[in-house]
Amino acid sequence: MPTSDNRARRGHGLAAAFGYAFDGFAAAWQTQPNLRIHAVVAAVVVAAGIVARLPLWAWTAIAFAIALVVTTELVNTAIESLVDLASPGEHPLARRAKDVSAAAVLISVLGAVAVGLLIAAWAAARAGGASPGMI
Ligand SMILES: Nc1ncnc2c1ncn2[C@@H]1O[C@H](COP(=O)(O)OP(=O)(O)OP(=O)(O)O)[C@@H](O)[C@H]1O
Repeated sequence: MPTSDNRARRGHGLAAAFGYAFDGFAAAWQTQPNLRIHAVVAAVVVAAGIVARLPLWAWTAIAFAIALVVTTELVNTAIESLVDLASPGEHPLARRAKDVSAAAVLISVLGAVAVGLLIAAWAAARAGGASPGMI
């Protein structure tokens, strides 16, 4: 590894592992506009949830949805980097790796949208006075 690499400065251990993870997140944040878009959407959803006074179960689903989208975006970023390193030229397997990785992000986003819509429908029904048995 290059001597300028952070690993040479931090060494091993829990604190070092957190440092490397933070470096990875910072790199993804700087290079991936989609990650920043996910963060803005997540902030809007959290703000709306606070205003709507969502119950604990809804926050649990939202937390998992946000974590899943961010995680798939980070893994997608890592796979893109590895593919670019291993296959700088065009290759069908490189294309497949990137496309499958992008599909994982898409599926997680669709799942998060579904969670958001279901919670919004539940909140609307609650505001409309629906009985507990209906929702
Ligand atoms: N080495 C390659 N060989 C074949 N096809 C590739 C290769 N690199 C990229 N592609 C194709 O081009 C598409 C876009 O590639 P790119 O590297 O820009 O990914 P991206 O998902 O747009 O990345 P980013 O999220 O950083 O914008 C890929 O999904 C894939 O279909």
